[in-house]
Amino acid sequence: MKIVDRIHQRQEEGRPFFSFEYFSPKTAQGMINLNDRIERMCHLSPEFVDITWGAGGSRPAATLEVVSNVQKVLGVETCMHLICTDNPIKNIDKALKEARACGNQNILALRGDAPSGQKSWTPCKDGLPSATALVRHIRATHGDYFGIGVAAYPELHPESPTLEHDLYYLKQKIDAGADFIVTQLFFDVPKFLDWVREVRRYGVGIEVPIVPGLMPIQTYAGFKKNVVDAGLSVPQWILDGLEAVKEDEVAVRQFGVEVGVKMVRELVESGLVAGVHFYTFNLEKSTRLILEGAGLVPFIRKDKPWRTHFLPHRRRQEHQRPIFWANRPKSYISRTETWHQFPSTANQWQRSVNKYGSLEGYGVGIKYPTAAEARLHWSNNDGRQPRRVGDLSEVFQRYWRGELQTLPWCDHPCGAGVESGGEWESYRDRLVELNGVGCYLAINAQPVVNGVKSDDKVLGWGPSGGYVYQKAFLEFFVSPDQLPILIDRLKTQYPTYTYNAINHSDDEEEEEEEEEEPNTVTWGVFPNHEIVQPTIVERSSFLAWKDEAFALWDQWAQCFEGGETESDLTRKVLDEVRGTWYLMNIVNNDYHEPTGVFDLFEEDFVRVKEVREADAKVVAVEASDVSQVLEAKEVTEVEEEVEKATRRQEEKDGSNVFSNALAAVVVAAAAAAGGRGVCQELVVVENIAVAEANCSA
Ligand SMILES: Cc1cc2nc3c(=O)[nH]c(=O)nc-3n(C[C@H](O)[C@H](O)[C@H](O)COP(=O)(O)OP(=O)(O)OC[C@H]3O[C@@H](n4cnc5c(N)ncnc54)[C@H](O)[C@@H]3O)c2cc1C
Repeated sequence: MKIVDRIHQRQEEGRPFFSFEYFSPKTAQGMINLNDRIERMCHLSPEFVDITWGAGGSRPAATLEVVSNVQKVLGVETCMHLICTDNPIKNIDKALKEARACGNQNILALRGDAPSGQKSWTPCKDGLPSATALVRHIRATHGDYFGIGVAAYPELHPESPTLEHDLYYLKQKIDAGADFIVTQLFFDVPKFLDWVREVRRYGVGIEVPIVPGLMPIQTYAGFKKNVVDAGLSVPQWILDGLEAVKEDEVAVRQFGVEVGVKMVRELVESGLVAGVHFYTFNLEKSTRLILEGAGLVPFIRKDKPWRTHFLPHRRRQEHQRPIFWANRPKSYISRTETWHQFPSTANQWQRSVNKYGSLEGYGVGIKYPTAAEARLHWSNNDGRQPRRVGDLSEVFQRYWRGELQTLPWCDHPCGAGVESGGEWESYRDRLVELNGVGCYLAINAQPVVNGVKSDDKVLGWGPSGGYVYQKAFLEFFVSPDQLPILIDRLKTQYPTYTYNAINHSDDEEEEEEEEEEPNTVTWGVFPNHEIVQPTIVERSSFLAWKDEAFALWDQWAQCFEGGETESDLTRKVLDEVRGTWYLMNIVNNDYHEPTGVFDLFEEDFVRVKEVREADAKVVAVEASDVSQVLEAKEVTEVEEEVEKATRRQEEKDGSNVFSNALAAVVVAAAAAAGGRGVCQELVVVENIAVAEANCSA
């Protein structure tokens, strides 16, 4: 949709709009961070998002990538900046074509600054001479398809000798076909409002919407460079306020928020503008606080439990999605990009399954662009790479605890896409516990919801006045030893649960009665509407998802180059899970049960607790006795100490937890260190007999 139409809509509703500008990142990691940030900020419901075009033609691909992600995956309207500097017409045409292909319908047409190293601006070979020429070119080549914005300068463009000169060329841009104006940043609101009145009075008048650009003050140095040194007018109260707190970064930001809130209020109350545009400088907090402070963040109803995507247009007819990609929406959109019809019946789903896009490309892409970044991210608390299943449990626990932003199967922080705060908090603890058992690794979960009002700010979605529901769902990898135990439990004790389980080589553990129909796991009942069923568990889609889910283990393993022992160990454990574990999903169809699916694992939780208590006993033994062993200078002395410690332990509680196996490891450690062993770490696993000793000789 064109931005100008959106602005008019908001004006008719009497609701001020707001929008955000981001600059395109230079590195792949920067891209990931920015996309995450934009996604978070899009929950505030901006009217549109601008992406700058790097001067000097640098990394136009980055601009297009952000545009594509925001437009296609987040479903938020974008405005792509396009400049003439160092940008021959053929590149401009290519960029317009690509922007159009990813659904973008708005361009901010700019001349750009002089190429670096040059004092004055000159067009490049086969390029365009001004923003006006660019607007004309876009209209000539794409007709009315694009909404076009242009820049304006409330305190004059630095090259303009007079206001008259500036307004003359601004009017030319509008006459060439631009339909809205975005202004350079400013801090003097009365001066800005005078300028708006001048623009409206100019010639036969410039009627298009004017969008004021605001820059939240983040740091004193940044303010000085971008505002004071640039010669912009700043009211004295802002200069005084900043001077008083300039040594204190936090106080500067707080003051910046106060300034922003006051400016937004004055602008909105003036009635001369319909909303505000934030130069976010890719930062999040201040913009959010200003919007909240000014009372501009609206409660936007969600259309579906998942984010609706507007483009391509046929996606508007998408009413149902399998839950499996809930944490990898980008992959789902990419793998269904060519679908002309979105299924909503069992038959349609079964037919569509063959059409899931191949796993090439994003389908199996893990989020981290380089192996080193992936390794750094998916590590244990102390930065160690996983070398055994217990380490993997720790990585997964870190994710569900909220300490890791992603997992290969989850593009977002846990609970982020769900927008359901409280609901998630209670679920999160149980998920951490589940991943701590050692034979389950969870990748997707949905708590139970039994009839919450569709107007609920956290859980609600769909039309007003209805009720929404969801069944508890859990998806995880499970070890081959544990699977039969779990299935036995499901069959004998949990009649309301349904499940699917399959391993890498397609050996399925099927339910007695195979499900044909998709199982609806979220639904809503609304006045004057049919029941809406937007999220399903569906077997044929599960089979398509399963290939992706197992391939992601491969992708993770590929981050570890061969040759190094440490890397080999990590690859080995990742390969082992991929090759032998099962991918399983479970739905508890009784949506009245507040515990969701976790009753099924209660026995496991109890067992883990018992083991931990026994471990704690062993640890107590270590604390009191092992230290004496480690003090020993000679191997014989070590042996004596071990024996003494064992006897003391037996006398104390009759146990032999200070077992021979453990003693042997301690002795070996001391011996390896030439009789003066320093045991740095002694970890007792699963109660007895397995111990690791790190020795330094
Ligand atoms: C909202 C906004 C977003 C921006 N985003 C980017 C970005 O993404 N990337 C980037 O590199 N830069 C960006 N810029 C900076 C912008 O490119 C520079 O300010 C540039 O110097 C002017 O661009 P313009 O589109 O306003 O140019 P123009 O409208 O072409 O005007 C430039 C100057 O030339 C004068 N002029 C125009 N036509 C003529 C003519 N025929 N004869 C004589 N004088 C003329 C104008 O009065 C003005 O002084 C942005 C600026 C703003 C305000």
